[in-house]
Amino acid sequence: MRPAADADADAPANRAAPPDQDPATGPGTAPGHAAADAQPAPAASGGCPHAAAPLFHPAYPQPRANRAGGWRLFFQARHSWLHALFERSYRMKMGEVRLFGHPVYMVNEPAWVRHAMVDAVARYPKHRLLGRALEPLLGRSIFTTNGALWQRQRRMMDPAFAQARMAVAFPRMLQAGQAMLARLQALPDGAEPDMEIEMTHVTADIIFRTILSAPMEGEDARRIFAAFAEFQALAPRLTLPVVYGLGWLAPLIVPFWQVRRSRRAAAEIRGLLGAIIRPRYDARRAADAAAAASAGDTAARADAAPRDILDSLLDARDDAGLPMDFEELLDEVAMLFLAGHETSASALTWALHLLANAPEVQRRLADEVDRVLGDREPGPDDLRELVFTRQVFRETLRLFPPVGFFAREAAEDDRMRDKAVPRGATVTISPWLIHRHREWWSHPDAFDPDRFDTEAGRASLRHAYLPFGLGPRVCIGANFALQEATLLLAMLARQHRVEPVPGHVPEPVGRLTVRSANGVRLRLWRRRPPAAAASEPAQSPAPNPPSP
Ligand code: HEM
Repeated sequence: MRPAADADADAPANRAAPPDQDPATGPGTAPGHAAADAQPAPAASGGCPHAAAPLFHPAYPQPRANRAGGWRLFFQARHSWLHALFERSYRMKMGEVRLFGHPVYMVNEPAWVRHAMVDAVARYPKHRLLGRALEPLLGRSIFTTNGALWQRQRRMMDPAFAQARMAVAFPRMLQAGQAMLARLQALPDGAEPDMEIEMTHVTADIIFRTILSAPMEGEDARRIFAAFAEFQALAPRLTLPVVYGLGWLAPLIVPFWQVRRSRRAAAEIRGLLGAIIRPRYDARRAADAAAAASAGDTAARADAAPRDILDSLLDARDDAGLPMDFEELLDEVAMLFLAGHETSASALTWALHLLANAPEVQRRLADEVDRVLGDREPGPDDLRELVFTRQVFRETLRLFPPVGFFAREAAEDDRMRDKAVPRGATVTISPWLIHRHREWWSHPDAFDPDRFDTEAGRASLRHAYLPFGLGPRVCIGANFALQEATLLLAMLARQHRVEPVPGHVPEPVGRLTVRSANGVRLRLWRRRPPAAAASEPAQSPAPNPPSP
């Protein structure tokens, strides 16, 4: 269940906690936020060679001392599910609350996480309400379906993300990275752009180029982006009833005019994407029909290797030899657009925030990039050499896992730990909490990419780290995301240095992914003269898309 490119990046949460973990490191005391100031690494960090340097502790919402009551919790979670967490959430092994009478469980203990996501996965399908909330945009795509339909979809989509396909994706990622550098180079030295917007733009551009072989430019792309931002802004409210497991809450949370706006945005995205993929769908099916008529076998169609992900999806056949119909294809393309850029944009933005506030880590990353790349453009083989860069990203995914919680629904009665879990209960598993759990991790709130060099850090990585999920539903794009992030971080570090903007402290909020309520503005300095920068000036930089 691991992405092959980075075998231990999504190591299963399958072991009991090592007994020698640090005692709890309490969250900080800044009003409204956990500690944002640098603190020394705890002595028990397992002999980390760089432990002498002070570690950065990024701010995050101060957990409440006690759990709020149903309605209060509900209003907090409406703003951000991160803001509804309380102190014990970071220490407990399993929590149980009744929200308006409905049982909701929060599973934090690795062995039971594995139970729900791997060993007894059929007992914990994805929550029905998640599918319902996202259906206007994603239809019945792989992200939300269960059972035989999901199995069919997964079998048909896996080949598009196989290792060999990553080599095809690489040059497109590089082009999008060059276009990003061209946009950044156009800014004056010392500018303070919102990197959330920049990272959203470049990751959406990568998805466009790798799925559709087209850059994220032009009027259609701009409209897709704007409609997506609208859908995204309303999505947390649409998906909140999932946390509560109660469909009847939806009308209380989302007024009908917001539902309408969100449906309109979803319809616009699907209309625009549909118009882009329709000609290729029709052409391929016509070619299939011609091949079948001449050879009597569609599989015998002599065709070039797929040039992009859409080609792979058009090639895909289920066990009965049937291809996706147009609606199915559109569902999956819309889903890949959402899952494929929103998550990566979130992670890359937080990586830059962490680097800006940990100058020594940033210097070491830049040194590694200079040593490996020199003045060359990166190639696919270079990524393997960028070991520290990958560790920085891995640690970013620990502190800021873009998908902060998973929602499942008990399909039958079960027991977990000492609790009876009745059929129909909501079961949530939160990488955010597990990655910052006081018992599973040493100095859990600190940014410490070197932690993975220690025995304790590696043990925690193996049993309490799941940014890409776990088991059969593990992220299909994990390799894609790791390749993309390593490449973009290297390209950025080669050209630029980032610094925090004084007085600006990003405020993490739990929405569709973990984002910042007030953006992530960073001061950007050039490390090289502009002439040595991007080598893809042929395409004029597109205007920045709106922030999601
Ligand atoms: C840093 C980036 C990413 C992170 C952290 C991430 C995280 C995740 C997680 C946690 C899941 C499982 C959710 C659950 O079990 O409820 C998931 C599923 C999925 N992800 Fe990603 N993802 C990332 C990037 C991508 C990319 C780039 C793509 C595609 C281009 C992608 C496509 C998918 C798909 C299709 C699924 C559903 C798989 C299934 O249910 O069989 N993701 N992702």
